[in-house]
Amino acid sequence: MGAKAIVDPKEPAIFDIRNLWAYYGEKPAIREVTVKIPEKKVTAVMGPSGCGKTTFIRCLNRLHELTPGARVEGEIYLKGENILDLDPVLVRRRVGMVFQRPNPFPTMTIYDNVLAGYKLLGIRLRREEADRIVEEALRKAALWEEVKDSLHKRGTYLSGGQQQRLCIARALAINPEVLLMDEPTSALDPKSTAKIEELVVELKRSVTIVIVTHNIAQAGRVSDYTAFFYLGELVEFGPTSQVFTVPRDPRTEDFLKGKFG
Ligand SMILES: Nc1ncnc2c1ncn2[C@@H]1O[C@H](COP(=O)(O)OP(=O)(O)OP(=O)(O)O)[C@@H](O)[C@H]1O
Repeated sequence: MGAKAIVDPKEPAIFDIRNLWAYYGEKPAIREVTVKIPEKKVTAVMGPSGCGKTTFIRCLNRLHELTPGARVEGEIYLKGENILDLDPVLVRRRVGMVFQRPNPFPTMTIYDNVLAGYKLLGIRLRREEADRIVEEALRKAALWEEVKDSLHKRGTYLSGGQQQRLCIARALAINPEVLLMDEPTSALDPKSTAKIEELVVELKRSVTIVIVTHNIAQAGRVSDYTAFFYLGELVEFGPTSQVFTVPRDPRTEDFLKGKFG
């Protein structure tokens, strides 16, 4: 194993990850990852298919361990607290997630979808407070103007791109510190993709974003930092401008040139 090209961010780190290993049964999918993720920045997670991108971000909100036979070793400090020692439900409240395919709850209205996190946590809200949270979250997700007159229609009545923004609103409604996004535009058309990309850049004022993407151009457009994985190892981490123009690891360079397909 050669020296890894890991550059510490100059900004304060929200996650300080040390010697992280993630397994499916006996097979490691993430190997000895040590990295700091900067706060209120967008970090893109890239690498060839099957290199562990999804597994890595699922470790950051304790979803990985929900897969039967899966386990995690190492330390993942979120603002100084090792999340592996915390209640997973509280971790997921602080670290929200948006998935590849928009997955609003099909039987719920737009309004109730936004508040679903509170329902799951058993938190009851007064009507005015609920209204305020719904409006704020939909505004943050750049969806308010499009849905303010149809809040009591089902979430599935929206277009794919709108449904994905609804899922972002649902994740933001509980005020997470970090938003994990797993290829959030892979199921969307170019116009909806552009909207989500704009939103990602806007959101980093208030939340740290870690986004898995296959799309090199997208990572270039939205991210401040890039983490490049190869066969479960983090082989390079640094400012996107540097990783894209002068990659330090030949495997990153090959990937950026399209050699891995
Ligand atoms: N539920 C599972 N059980 C067993 N192995 C798994 C499981 N999920 C993923 N893996 C394996 O772990 C490795 C990493 O997978 P992961 O999905 O994290 O990669 P990825 O980089 O996100 O891939 P892709 O770009 O194709 O989505 C792969 O070898 C994959 O086959």
